[in-house]
Parts: sequence; structure tokens; C-alpha cells
Amino acid sequence: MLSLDVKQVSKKYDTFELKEVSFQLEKGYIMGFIGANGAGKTTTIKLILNMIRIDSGEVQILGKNIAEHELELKQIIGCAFGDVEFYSRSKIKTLTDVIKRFYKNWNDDTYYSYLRRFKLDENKKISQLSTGMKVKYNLALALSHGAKLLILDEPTSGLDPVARDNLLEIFQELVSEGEISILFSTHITTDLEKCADFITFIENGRIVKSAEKEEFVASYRLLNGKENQLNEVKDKLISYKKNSFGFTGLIHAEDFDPGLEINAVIPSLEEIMIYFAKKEAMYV
Ligand SMILES: Nc1ncnc2c1ncn2[C@@H]1O[C@H](COP(=O)(O)OP(=O)(O)OP(=O)(O)O)[C@@H](O)[C@H]1O
Repeated sequence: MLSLDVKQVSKKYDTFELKEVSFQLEKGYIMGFIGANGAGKTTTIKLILNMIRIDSGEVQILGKNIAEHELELKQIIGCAFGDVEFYSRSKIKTLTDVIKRFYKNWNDDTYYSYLRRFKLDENKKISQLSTGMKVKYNLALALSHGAKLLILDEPTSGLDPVARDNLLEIFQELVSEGEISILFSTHITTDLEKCADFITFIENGRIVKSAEKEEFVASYRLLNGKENQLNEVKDKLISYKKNSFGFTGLIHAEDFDPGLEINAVIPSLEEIMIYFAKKEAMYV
């Protein structure tokens, strides 16, 4: 069953357009949402959550249209925005008492078990929480109201490597029973290499590709060639860099002729992002 189905969603701002964005997330999986600064990740997330109005297209969550069933669906969605400072002078306890009233399926036992697990003291003020603790607090809230879809905007940014790893383990554990799905945006591609099942890559408001992680990277090749070989592939490269040995460049796997004697490897997510960004710079 699909947890999230984004269907041809478009949104136009004065200087930016999100164009016919489509991707699907199966129940029980983690999807990483990647793209350069300003590519449209946060805008897409806000459209999914019905925080801004869609110009055309549709978002379905567990088979229901978010615009038509917002109140009902918000009961089963948990979200966290990495950089939002909310009610920072309140204590955790005070804030939770307000928030929990919105949720029909709120479970105090679950809540306190997550507070213990995440080592969160409910008498602490929000302003006293570290970035990682804030993300964990948001997760504790979401899980205590029975969220089935977690939508997280850069939840790992600002965390040290240990805290990130700890959070990624929690994500994997959450989806392991097949009931919860997670969509999270990030710039930290190594996080996705560790824990994402699917990758959706957005560039300039358009989805470049959305696929299972291994399939995603395997659809590209990173070429390492000599200077005189560049002309053999130049037209088909997404972008390339020259170096003292020759060149390195990214190409769609289907565009690469293995008969050419150019060294070709499957790139990392980071290399894919870098070469796509370089394409922008080369052709602007
Ligand atoms: N309310 C708005 N009105 C006009 N333009 C907007 C509005 N909100 C966002 N934009 C523009 O839409 C573009 C995409 O922004 P968005 O925040 O979705 O990118 P992002 O991929 O999340 O970037 P980042 O990684 O930097 O957070 C940007 O050019 C931004 O300036």
C-alpha cells in the first residue's frame, strides 16, 4: 500500500516553479528527499502537508486526498522541521499538554516510554534542548499520537555524527514493523547511504528521478577518462570536470557504451548531486 502518493503537483511562485512533481512512498520504507539549496524540497513538503495551496495535482496519504481529509490525516502524520524554534521558553511538559489535546489517539504510556528512551526530561525548557533532542522530542510527539507517516525536513542537519547515527538507527527501527513510513529531506547523503530505501532527487522544481536506492545510483556511471577520450562522450555527459589526468564526468548508464575503454564506476549519491549541480553551472 502507498503511504504517500504525490501526483503531478505544481506550484508557481514569482521566481520559482515546482513542476508536475510525482513520486510514491510504499508503506514501511524510508525515502530520502535530496536536492540542492532552493531545489524545492521544503516547498514540496509544505504542499504534502497542505500548508500551502497546490496549483494543480494531488497528494494522497494512505489513499486519501490531504486537501479533502486534512484533519483526519493530520492525526496520522508526524512532522519535524529542523530549524523551527517553537515556544522555546515553555517546558516540554507544558507544550506536550497543549499538543496532546489535538490528538484522538494520544497515548501517555507511549509518550513516557519515548521520553525515557530518548533521555528527555519533561521539566526542561525547549530552549535548553540540543538540536538532536528537539528532533527526538518531535518524534516522541509523533509516535505518541500514532503517526504512520513521518515527514521530516532536514532532521539530521546540525547533529554531530554520533547523534546522527543514533537518529538513523531509530528511523530504521521505526519502519521495521512495516507500519510507519518516513520521508526525510537532507543534504547529508551519507545518512541516506546508511538508511534510505528509496531516493527522490529534485532539481530546479522538477523530479530528476525517484527510485529504490541501489537502482537510483546504478542508473548513473562516473567516468574517469584520459583527455583525448573526452570528445568520445562529451555530448552525452551530464557534466564533467577536467583534471591533470584527463576528466571525470557523470553520465546516464544507458548513454554509456561499455565498449569504450573509459573507466566507469557506479557513483555515490554525493557525486550524483555534485555533477548535477555542476551541470547547472556549466549551462547557465
Ligand atoms: N512563499 C514563497 N514565495 C516565493 N518564493 C518562495 C516562497 N517559498 C519558497 N520560495 C522559493 O522557492 C524556491 C525553493 O525553495 P525551497 O525552500 O522549497 O527549497 P529547498 O530545496 O528546501 O532548499 P534548502 O535546501 O535551501 O532548504 C526558492 O527559490 C525559494 O526562494
